[in-house]
Amino acid sequence: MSLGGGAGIQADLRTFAFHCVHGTSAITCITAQNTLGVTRVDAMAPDAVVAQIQAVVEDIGVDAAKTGMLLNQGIIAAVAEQVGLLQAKNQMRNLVVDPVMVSRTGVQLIDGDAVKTLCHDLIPKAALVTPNRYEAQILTGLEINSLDGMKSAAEIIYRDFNIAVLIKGGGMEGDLRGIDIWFDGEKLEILTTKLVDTKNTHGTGCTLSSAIAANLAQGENLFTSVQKAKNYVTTALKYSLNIGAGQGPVGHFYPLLEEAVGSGSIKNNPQFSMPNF
Ligand SMILES: Nc1ncnc2c1ncn2[C@@H]1O[C@H](COP(=O)(O)OP(=O)(O)O)[C@@H](O)[C@H]1O
Ligand SMILES: Cc1ncc(COP(=O)(O)O)c(N)n1
Repeated sequence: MSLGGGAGIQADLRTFAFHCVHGTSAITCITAQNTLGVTRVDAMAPDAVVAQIQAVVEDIGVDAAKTGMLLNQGIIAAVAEQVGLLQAKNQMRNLVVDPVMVSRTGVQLIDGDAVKTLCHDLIPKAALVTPNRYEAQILTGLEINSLDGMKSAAEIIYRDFNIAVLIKGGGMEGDLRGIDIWFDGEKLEILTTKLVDTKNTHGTGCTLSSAIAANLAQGENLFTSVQKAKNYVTTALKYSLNIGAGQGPVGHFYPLLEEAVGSGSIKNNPQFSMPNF
């Protein structure tokens, strides 16, 4: 959970709402965070995380799920155990693991033991894993500086975990920034997009993985879910918010912003990027 509102569960819930699915959450930690970075993290006890998952599953049910910042080995192990138990009862389908391990600036957020548990216990239970450049480097041991490097990483991750993988290129340089690689053991696809030239990219990874989960919940297949989610995050980036002194968040509800500005009910505020106005 991120209290600046741009990433984590707050971005996830906005994304779910935009896609007209009912989002629920299990909070693993509270970050003191803004557009400049994270200044403090307070972890939940693993059994408190498990209780949240059980409360949702036992009453409401889950059509698709995503994980984000799981923070430490105890929480990752507890979540992985729950996922295993629920999958055995067919109560947890369509799991997307966004393996939040490294910030966009390359700073590692979780320790080595936590990475091991994530790899060993959780990622293999997912339908899809969505590492960014630096997370893909940790998962493969490769240094990724090129399209070929991204492709090799996707193939290694598929081989090691036997699940589909999407390597996100927001952290790549030059022409590769914003290009993602999909591999599911059969099809290797380069998902291109027109680079959105903005510094306001806070929450792109969270937004992408929750949009994929939302599409899966609505019955789309995995690859179509990824394609649609990629289009969504690209447009949300075009309407990102220039707030705070660092990287502002993406504009999750861009059609509402367009409508409100178009109808004159709000002024075209310079804090909104408004590509069509
Ligand atoms: N400036 C950009 N222009 C277009 N797409 C971008 C840009 N920055 C990030 N993306 C896209 O946002 C999604 C999230 O990727 P990324 O930012 O690498 O993840 P993370 O937030 O986990 O580091 C990917 O689809 C990536 O290609
Ligand atoms: C609580 C939390 N979870 C995840 C992220 C990653 O954010 P991004 O989507 O920008 O990679 C974050 N900054 N904070």
